Amino acid sequence: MTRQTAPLPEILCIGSVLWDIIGRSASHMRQGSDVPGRITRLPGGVAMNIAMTLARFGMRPVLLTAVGQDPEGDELIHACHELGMETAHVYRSEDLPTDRYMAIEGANGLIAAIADAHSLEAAGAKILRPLTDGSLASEAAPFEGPVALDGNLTLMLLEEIAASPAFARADLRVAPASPGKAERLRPFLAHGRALLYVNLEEAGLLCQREFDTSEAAAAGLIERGAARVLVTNGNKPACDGSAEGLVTGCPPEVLVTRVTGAGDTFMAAHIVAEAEGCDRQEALDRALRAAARYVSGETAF
Ligand SMILES: Nc1ncnc2c1ncn2[C@@H]1O[C@H](COP(=O)(O)OP(=O)(O)OP(=O)(O)O)[C@@H](O)[C@H]1O
Ligand SMILES: O=c1[nH]cc([C@@H]2O[C@H](CO)[C@@H](O)[C@H]2O)c(=O)[nH]1
Repeated sequence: MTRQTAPLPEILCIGSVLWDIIGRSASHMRQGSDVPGRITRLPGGVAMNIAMTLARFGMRPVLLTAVGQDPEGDELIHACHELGMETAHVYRSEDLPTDRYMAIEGANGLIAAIADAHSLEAAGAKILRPLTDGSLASEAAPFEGPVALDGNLTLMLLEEIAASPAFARADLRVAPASPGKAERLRPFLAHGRALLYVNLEEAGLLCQREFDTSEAAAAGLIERGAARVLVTNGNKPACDGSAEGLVTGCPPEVLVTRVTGAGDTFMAAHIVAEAEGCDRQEALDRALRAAARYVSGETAF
């Protein structure tokens, strides 16, 4: 007898999909250091990192991004496909190179990083064509499922998305790409429907003030017009804020072995928990546990 399996729930992941080039050294580093170490290349970009975690947690991420038709682009598309992502709707540019991110990490943490997402920025609204040309959705039948959107897109395109009928029925969940790009998410404050995932620092940048707790940050963002926000704060309590009130949860205590990626893991686990029908408190607690397990070095949901 063949067993019928339910199709995996689909989620659009919109934003950066690029190659991360990471140089790591066991030495303490400072400006001008020239030290022995390892240099690796792996798929990265915020949208890709979220998609990878969503795929691990049992969803089917559909990527909307720009990738070059260069050999680096072919290899990246192949890697994404192998990781369980739908790549058929990716905009493959003939003339733009595949984007790259480069970071240097020493024993004393991240020394510096440069995100070259120029091709994504130059491609602009072309990456969104499948939402209007009928391949994923159309003007008459806009996309109605979940969307994870990253803040690597230009402010102009993010403003367009916030106002676009193509996203009017979507369950829009937005994450900043880096603290440096946090302010690009401002169009989603007045948006009325989007859910923002931010850490305490990013919440402060969006509200142009400092917050001491995730509760204060969530309340501040709601006051500024956000419909719903999830504010994390490392090992301290995180908060889910909306007009209905604030829900707080505390991450379990763990021994930290890695931190980069904690926010993406939190967001993906939270989306999956809500897709499975968890209420606000349960979804927050599950996401906090998943992200804490991630920073401890374990990865299971
Ligand atoms: N030291 C820690 N102990 C336990 N859980 C942690 C710790 N650091 C992070 N986490 C988990 O990860 C979640 C997100 O962490 P954080 O607020 O640092 O996000 P972030 O700054 O966006 O992360 P990153 O940018 O490093 O991916 C926390 O809410 C928590 O569940
Ligand atoms: O501006 C950006 N900075 C960093 C990232 C990505 O985040 C990860 C590091 O925090 C890494 O995968 C990088 O590509 C990005 O997409 N845009």
